[in-house]
Amino acid sequence: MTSEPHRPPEGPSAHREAATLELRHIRKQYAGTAEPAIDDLSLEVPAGEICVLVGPSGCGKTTAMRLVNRMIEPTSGDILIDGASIMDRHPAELRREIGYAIQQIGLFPHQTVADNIAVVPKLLGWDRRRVSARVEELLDLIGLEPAMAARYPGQLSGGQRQRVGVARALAADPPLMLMDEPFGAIDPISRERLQNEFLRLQGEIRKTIVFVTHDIDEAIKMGDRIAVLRKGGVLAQYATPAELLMAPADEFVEDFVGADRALKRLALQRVRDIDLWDAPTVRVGDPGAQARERAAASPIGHALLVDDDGRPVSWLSATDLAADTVRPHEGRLTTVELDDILRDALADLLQGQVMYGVVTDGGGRVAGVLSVEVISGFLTEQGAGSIDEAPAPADRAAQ
Ligand SMILES: Nc1ncnc2c1ncn2[C@@H]1O[C@H](COP(=O)(O)OP(=O)(O)OP(=O)(O)O)[C@@H](O)[C@H]1O
Repeated sequence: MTSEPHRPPEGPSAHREAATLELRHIRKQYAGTAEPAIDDLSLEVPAGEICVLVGPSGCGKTTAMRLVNRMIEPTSGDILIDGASIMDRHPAELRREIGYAIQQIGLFPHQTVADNIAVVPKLLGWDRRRVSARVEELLDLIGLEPAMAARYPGQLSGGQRQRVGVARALAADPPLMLMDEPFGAIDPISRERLQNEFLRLQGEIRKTIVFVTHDIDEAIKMGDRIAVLRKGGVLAQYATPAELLMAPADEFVEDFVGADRALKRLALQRVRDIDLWDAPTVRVGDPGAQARERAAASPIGHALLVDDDGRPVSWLSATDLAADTVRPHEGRLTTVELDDILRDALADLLQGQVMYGVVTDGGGRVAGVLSVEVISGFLTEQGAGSIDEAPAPADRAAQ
């Protein structure tokens, strides 16, 4: 071993495995209060997953999270990381191994971005070269120019500061991250971008993450699993976003999830997940009679003209197909992609004021037809369906 006990085999980051987290019968009663903030909470978070704690104000989300890095101590119960009790750990040492990102990120205003990111690696005694390589790596990971390293927090936008906060939490490559409303103070547009970026990042780093929010839409988007808490830290439901939307455990969860849960389900599915209609494709030069037959047999009543590569060109009505052979034609089409999430695809159809969208694959070739009718049938079916058919918490980075 060298003088640097933490040096990984290669590269500046440690690439540690994600940790499992388990809360066992946690109770927390603050001094001088009549009721416990958390009465008896048990929860397991599998390694590499994002567990979102969500619930109304005062239900104990922040308390639950702060118990994990021993910023506060439980009245009773135990918390285990990778099967080992955190009560046996020195709190300061434990905290260095747990990334922590909060709403008011608390960057040090008189330190540069680089120094802010480097706080924990320096505490861990990394040498200068390794620290600066890690800072560079993280800036790249969070999408900030290397030149930003020399700036001060006051010279950054809110969204950039938030990214630096996330980078700082990730600096020592912790196996577990705690994020308390990390995007809470950001305007809705930047917030959505940060959420997407973070999901993409998580696709690469696969940390175990406890994420607190009071926003159910954010919970559905970010969570592999969602823990819905009610007052006293009572776990009303612990489930995947799809399960939560399809089968809320009780009225409290149903109310919390919201009346538009059918629409929210659309955010969990991609166009490729549902049964598309066959596209009645025809090409220039095809016999007119055959093309008219195809159009008549399709529920759309039109044929779809495609080019030699199978890319969509135009819808053709019976009138357009009146000739002996299919003629070149130009028209307006609304296309969606197989990888689009259903919510966005529906928005495209509504915006295009069309009932049908041509679905294309990655190469722009026709893969089928998506109709508003199919989407609404899908929603009804799903509403009546069992949660066994719930989709896996698929990669949501593209949302
Ligand atoms: N230091 C404290 N001393 C006494 N009571 C506290 C303390 N911190 C939190 N509480 C109480 O514990 C309960 C849970 O608070 P907590 O902050 O964990 O809830 P929360 O779900 O994170 O709320 P919010 O969404 O408003 O942040 C509340 O009733 C709160 O008033």
